[in-house]
Parts: sequence; structure tokens; C-alpha cells
Amino acid sequence: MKLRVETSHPYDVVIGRGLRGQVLDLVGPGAARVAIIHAPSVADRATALRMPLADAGLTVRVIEVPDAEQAKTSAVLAECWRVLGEAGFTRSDVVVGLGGGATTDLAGFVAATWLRGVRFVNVPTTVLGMVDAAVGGKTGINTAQGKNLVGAFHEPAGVLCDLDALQTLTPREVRSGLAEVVKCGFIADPSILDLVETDPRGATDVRSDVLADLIAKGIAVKAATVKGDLRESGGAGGAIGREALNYGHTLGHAIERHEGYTIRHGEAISIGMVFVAELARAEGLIGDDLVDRHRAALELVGLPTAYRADAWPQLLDAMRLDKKTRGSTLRFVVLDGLASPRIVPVTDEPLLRSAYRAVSG
Ligand SMILES: NC(=O)c1ccc[n+]([C@@H]2O[C@H](COP(=O)([O-])OP(=O)(O)OC[C@H]3O[C@@H](n4cnc5c(N)ncnc54)[C@H](O)[C@@H]3O)[C@@H](O)[C@H]2O)c1
Ligand SMILES: O=C(O)C(=O)C[C@@H](O)[C@H](O)[C@H](O)COP(=O)(O)O
Ligand SMILES: [Zn+2]
Repeated sequence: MKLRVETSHPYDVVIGRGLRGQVLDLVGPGAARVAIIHAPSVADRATALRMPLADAGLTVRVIEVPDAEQAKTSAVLAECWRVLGEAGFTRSDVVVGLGGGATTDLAGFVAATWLRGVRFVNVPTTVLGMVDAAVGGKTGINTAQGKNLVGAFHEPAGVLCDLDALQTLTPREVRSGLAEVVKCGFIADPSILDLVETDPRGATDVRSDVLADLIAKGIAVKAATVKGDLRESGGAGGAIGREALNYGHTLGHAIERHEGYTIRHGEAISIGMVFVAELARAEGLIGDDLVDRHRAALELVGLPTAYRADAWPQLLDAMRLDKKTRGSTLRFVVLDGLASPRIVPVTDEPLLRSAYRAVSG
């Protein structure tokens, strides 16, 4: 199946099984060189992906980068630039990002910055990467001060989601990816929540059609959300636009940093979503049922919904550097009903503290 992302540079997200051979179509004609940037956990997939490209006469560089968030550093970025430079990589050549969201975020940023922008194709190998990170053109790295603080909007030329790749994922990584899927349920498509609540076992089973359906539904939400607001500057007529996809991320990113990136991204945003649900309740925007539904849906698929009480001062500090912050005003994505996201600026620190108290176990 193919989902078209209708931005100013439209591209396809191809979803299915046994798709490796299709990478050549997404790379497209005109390239002489391809660089496959991959995580160590998918080294065998990099070798397999190389074959159809090399068979077509392309010169292929395979660049293995450190695992997970350790790839999202300026040192790794510079190392990738070095390899591309030595390979004589030109503007008609193509970067392929193969791995989870951390790897595709890095690979996309390499492509965005090399020669001020070359074509790139994402081949995500995690649930999270397929449903979220590989689609939409947010690329970047972390800095010592926080998550994704340096980056660029640079859209992929295509995304290849081979569901077979998920078979080697740990259950923890599958659950982490489901957090972004559940997010799509709360901000846009409640049928996702119905599916997860009806069949949580299917939702967490990489061989199940339920998970495949959930991934397709999540990608559809992401594609529809980014199409009108690629650069996160707001949707038409003052609509929230792309910032909706940041639901749960303000606190979530702060928790990731606080944990030295040992917690999974989806785990942190799971806690972050319950926090903003509590904040929305405190603001009188949603009732108890919708807050309870957050905890229930996330816990049903084994995600955490609470974090340490003593971390609050550091988390509040980290949230000040969130990209949604304007001046000294923190801004949060909240719901004012199911599938109705909006932004609220919050200057009342005791209100934030009390919402946090409700998620600190
Ligand atoms: N750009 C975006 O729009 C966007 C959206 C969501 C998340 N993100 C970013 O994505 C990252 C999270 O993505 P993630 O959860 O995929 O993390 P990840 O890239 O760290 O991958 C998680 C782990 O799974 C391993 N792995 C990957 N594929 C595997 C496979 N097929 N089999 C076995 N192991 C495999 C990785 O090596 C890693 O250890 C974060 O950095 C987050 O900020 C970006
Ligand atoms: O695509 C988006 O827009 C998102 O916000 C998706 C998020 O799931 C993702 O984690 C993203 O990387 C967060 O972006 P950031 O700008 O808050 O770093
Ligand atoms: Zn995310």
C-alpha cells in the first residue's frame, strides 16, 4: 500500500512486507552514488539493501553510526560529512537512512546540510520510525542542553516501511512506538484508540494485522497533519497545524534528557501525554473520563504513566528550551476534547506543578 504525503514536494510512504527491492524506485534516476546511514542493530539489512542498488550500477557507501541517541550528535554528523566528502558526493546523489527514528533524524540532517541539501530516502525499521520519525521532514540532532535543538525541515523523497523489519524489535521498542500511535488517536483519529483498547495483544504483536493497521492509521494522521504546515508555523486560519504532533513532548523531551536518553522516546512521551491531560483537566478543558482514558490506553500496552516527583525543578528548566516556548512563556499542546488539540500558553507555575504532582508516583 502507498500513502501520498501531499506537501509542496509530494512523496510516497510505501507500507508492506518484503519491500527491500523497491528502494531503487525511491532513490530514483540520476544518482551515481548512494550513502546508506544505518544503526548497528540493522547491519544485515544494510547489506541486503545495498544489493539492489549496487546491482543497478550505483556506488554505495555504507556508514554505520552509533546506536540510538548516540547517533544524534555533532561529532557523528561531522563524521558523515567526512565520508560524503571523501566519496565525492554531489547534489544528484542520495542519502538513505536505515534504522529507528534516531538514525533517520541524523541521516535526514546529513542530507539537509550536505551541499545545502541532497535527496534522501528513509527506510525506518522501528514502529516509531515508521509511524512518525521517517515521515514529515523534521531532521536533527541533540545538544548538551536538550533534545532536537539543532535541525532542519528537509523532506524525504520517499519512505519505505517494510513491516518484516519489525520482527527483530524488542517488545519494549514496539511499546515505545505505540505511544506515538496512541498520540495520533488522541489528537486526530479516535478509531486508533478503539483498536488498541479492543485488542492490546494484537497491537503489540509484530506479526499481527492489528499492528499493521495501526501503523497505517498513524502514518495517515502524520501525513495529513504535516501537509498544511511543514515548517510548524501554524495551520490555515489560525489552526494548530503541526504543533499538534508535539502532544506529550514538552515534558517528554525533558524526561528523556533527565534520564540521559536511557528511557525510550515513546515511554517519555507517554508520561508527557498524561501530564498534559492532567493540565487540560485543571484548565477545565476536559473531564475525568478523557484523562482516565489516557492512563488506561497507555497502560494497556505496557507504557509508563508516572515519573519521579523529585525531578520537577530540572524538568521545568529543560521545558523552557522547548521549541514551542516563546520568550519566558511555556506553551503546551492540550486537548479541549477528543481529537481536538489546541495550544495553551501557561505562565502559572503552581498550576504546572500541580499537574505534575498527578503524574509523579
Ligand atoms: N523526526 C521526527 O518527526 C520524529 C518523530 C518521532 C521521533 N523522532 C525521534 O526518533 C527517535 C526515536 O525513534 P526510535 O524509537 O525508533 O529510536 P531508535 O532509533 O533509538 O531505535 C530504537 C532501538 O531499536 C533498535 N532497532 C532499530 N531497528 C531495529 C530492528 N529492526 N530490530 C532490532 N532493533 C532495532 C535501534 O538500534 C535502537 O537501539 C528519537 O530520537 C526521537 O526524537 C523523530
Ligand atoms: O513531526 C512533528 O512535528 C512532531 O512533533 C513529531 C514528534 O513525535 C517528534 O518526536 C519530533 O521530533 C518532535 O519535534 P521537536 O521539534 O519537538 O523536537
Ligand atoms: Zn515523538
